[in-house]
Amino acid sequence: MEKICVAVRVRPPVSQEVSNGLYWKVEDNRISLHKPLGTPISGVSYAFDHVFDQNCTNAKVYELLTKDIIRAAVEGFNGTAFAYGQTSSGKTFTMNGRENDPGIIHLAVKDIFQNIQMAIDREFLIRVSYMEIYNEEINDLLAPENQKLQVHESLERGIFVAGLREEIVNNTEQVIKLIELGEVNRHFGQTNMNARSSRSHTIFRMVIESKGKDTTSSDYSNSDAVRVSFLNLVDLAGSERIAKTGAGGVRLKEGKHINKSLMVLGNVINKLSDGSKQRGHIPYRDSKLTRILQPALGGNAKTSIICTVAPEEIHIEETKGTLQFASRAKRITNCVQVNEILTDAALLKRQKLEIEELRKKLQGSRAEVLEQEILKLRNEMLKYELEHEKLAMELEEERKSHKERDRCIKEQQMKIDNLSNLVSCSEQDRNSVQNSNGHPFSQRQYQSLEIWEQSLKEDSNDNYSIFQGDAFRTPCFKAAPNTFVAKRSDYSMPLDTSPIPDDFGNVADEDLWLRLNKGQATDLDSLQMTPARENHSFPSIDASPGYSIDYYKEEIQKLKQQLEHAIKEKDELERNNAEQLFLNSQLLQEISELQHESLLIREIPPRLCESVANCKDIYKDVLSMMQSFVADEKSSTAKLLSSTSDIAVCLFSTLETHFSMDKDGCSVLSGENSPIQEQWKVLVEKLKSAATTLASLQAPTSEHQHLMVPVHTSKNEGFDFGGANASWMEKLGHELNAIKEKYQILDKDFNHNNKLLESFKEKCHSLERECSILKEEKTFLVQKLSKSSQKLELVTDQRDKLSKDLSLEVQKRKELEREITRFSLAFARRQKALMTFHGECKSKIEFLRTLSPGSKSKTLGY
Ligand SMILES: Nc1ncnc2c1ncn2[C@@H]1O[C@H](COP(=O)(O)OP(=O)(O)OP(=O)(O)O)[C@@H](O)[C@H]1O
Repeated sequence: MEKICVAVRVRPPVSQEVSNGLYWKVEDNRISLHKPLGTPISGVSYAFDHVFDQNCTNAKVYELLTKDIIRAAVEGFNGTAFAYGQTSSGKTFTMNGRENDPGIIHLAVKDIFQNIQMAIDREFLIRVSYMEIYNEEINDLLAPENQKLQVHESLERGIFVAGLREEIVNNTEQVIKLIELGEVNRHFGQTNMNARSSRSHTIFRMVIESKGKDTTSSDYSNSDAVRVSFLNLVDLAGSERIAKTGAGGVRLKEGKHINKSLMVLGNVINKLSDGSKQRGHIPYRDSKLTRILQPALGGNAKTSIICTVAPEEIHIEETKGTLQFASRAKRITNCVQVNEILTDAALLKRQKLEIEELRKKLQGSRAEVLEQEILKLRNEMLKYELEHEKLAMELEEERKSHKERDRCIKEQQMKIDNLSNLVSCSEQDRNSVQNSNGHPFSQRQYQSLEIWEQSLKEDSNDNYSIFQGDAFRTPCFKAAPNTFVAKRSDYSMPLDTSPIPDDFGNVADEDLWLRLNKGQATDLDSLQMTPARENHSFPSIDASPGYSIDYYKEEIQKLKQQLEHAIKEKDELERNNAEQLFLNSQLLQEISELQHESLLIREIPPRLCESVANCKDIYKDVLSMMQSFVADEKSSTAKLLSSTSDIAVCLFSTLETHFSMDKDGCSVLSGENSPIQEQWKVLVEKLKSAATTLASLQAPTSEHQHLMVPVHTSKNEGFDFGGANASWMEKLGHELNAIKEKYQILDKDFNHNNKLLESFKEKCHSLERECSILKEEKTFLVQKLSKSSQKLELVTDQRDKLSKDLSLEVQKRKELEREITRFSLAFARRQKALMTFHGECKSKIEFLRTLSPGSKSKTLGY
């Protein structure tokens, strides 16, 4: 199995856009989104096999991403490279390149012919085709008259496009000319995003057939086999937002088809990235593109995807979409095998050689033949004796290892039980963790995991070691069975004299062994694609998936790392939590203080209301008294008093409303220059002038000569009285002074309240700020919590998977045991047959020895 290789390429910016300063940063094989001051935005960072920045050349992309695929294609492996991305992100630039920077297709073609020249022991036949999928119809780009071609599938050819022209080519130049011809017929169009936008998906295909040159070789197993590989180089049309491309009419129709087929491609990738177990039906048939690319997506092909992205801020959403597509594609695995076809000629040749060998045996003198036969039989006998001893030893060892395995399986069973307990506990704890502190594992679970890992380690050192030097390994190990099979196949050659019983052949049979060995298993997809072909694993890749102890160790290591990471996160969360609690307690304290203050403040307005009412009463008394001094109602003094009265009424009503509003909690805070204060000042001034006027009017003449008007003195800020009827005047003066004092008190209260309200307001603001900070922190913490619970789920899933794998492993072991039993039976039978054969040989030799040379042929009856 082999993962798809996925790379991302960022093209240089093409427009001077209006930006907020967000930008994509490329570091090694990672691409991440950053804020203007360089802070990375969390959750928008992706890693791939390669990430190419805007300065990267096509040659470098080819070297790192496609060169291996091309080499493998020449060796007989299917290969596919395709470019995926938003419109105008640089797909065509990457695949086709430009004059001074040739693209992947040109570089690949050149490389193929260079590789062919180096493979001197093989001869090649190369065929080239070039097609496009335009509005969900397949057109031949090398023969424009071939339109609306159909996709078919047959046992012989696998999935193929019927009626597509294939040109046989011998060199790079021929291919380049064909590509140029195809480019002329390709659909391009102008959009707002790209002056030359590809309106179709194009597939440039090379079929590489090769055969060994040495046809006289006696190794008739492979020399005549023909290798056929398909290389697809695909330039997809770009996904586009109709609003951005400004597409209408034909372009709109094209855009819809493009988006639809890319959506199907995305669905296929999604399904494939789910992993083989959950994957279910893969909707390859939903579009022509996915149907044609089927072998490249989860099938028999080495595949690489280059995802191109635009760096501009306006394309951030599209770029994120492409990166998510790439991330999913990274999870896909393909099963790559070389495609070989055993031709009729090769089979014929094999049979001819066998007949030739038999004929040779019949030729020559009979005596010589007999001598040779005796020698051969002796050698074989010795060989069988040796083999016999070795097998007896192996059987003994096998019995021992069998016992050992029994023990291991029991232990494994116990561990699986432990694991299931662990997983169910983890599930419970996770629920409780989500309610409390975000801890992904309890201490107990962690310890269980440690114990489990430790015991697996011990297993790997002790128990599993018996498999390592053992010829009967589990199907995960390949080396020994191959040598074993090779040894067996020697014996099966001279069929007429073979001592091996028929039913033993079932056990040592190569096919059966291959079936037992996962690494050599034939892939069903490839059977459909290449009938009557022998499939061999790609040599550089270990095809056995992880049921070995190393696999479990690796998995445990990963789990442990995740666990440590989760614990770190949990610690951090706990720290944050403690800080939050501290902040919370502080806040609570401040809030209670503020509540106390606000209670006090709330008491002020009613008190003020009362004061205002008192003042109003006093004022009314004073005014009526003043008015009583004025004889003429039309005099200026009377007018002054009445206007004063108006202002006072107005002032008192304003004050009443103001304080009653305060009382209701909807106060509008007054400043130094509030209208109330202004009115108050005016009133005071008017009262003073009225008093002065009255004094000046009353003092010399009036009917109220006995009255002395209070005079404002700068000394004591009060009023002075003199003259007759002093006691009454004194009383009046006292009252006026009392009013003045009350006014001053009120004024002070008023100012004090204003200050209190101001500070209250400030505190409110700071509380609001703190609240919003707390809210942000809370959201951040909630996000973190949900992330770590997701991780926990992942870890639990992985553990489930592991336990499933373990149970699979146990099943496999059981199967292996059954095989061993069968083998032991077969071995016993074989031993018996060997003994018989041994006896026969001995008697034959004895018999031959007793014969005199003259009577040999007669006695033997030849
Ligand atoms: N790596 C690069 N270096 C320089 N120029 C580039 C690069 N990638 C793309 N461009 C330029 O950007 C423009 C758009 O590129 P291109 O046509 O390859 O995009 P596309 O993804 O194929 O678009 P569409 O899907 O619409 O066909 C072209 O002018 C191309 O020359």
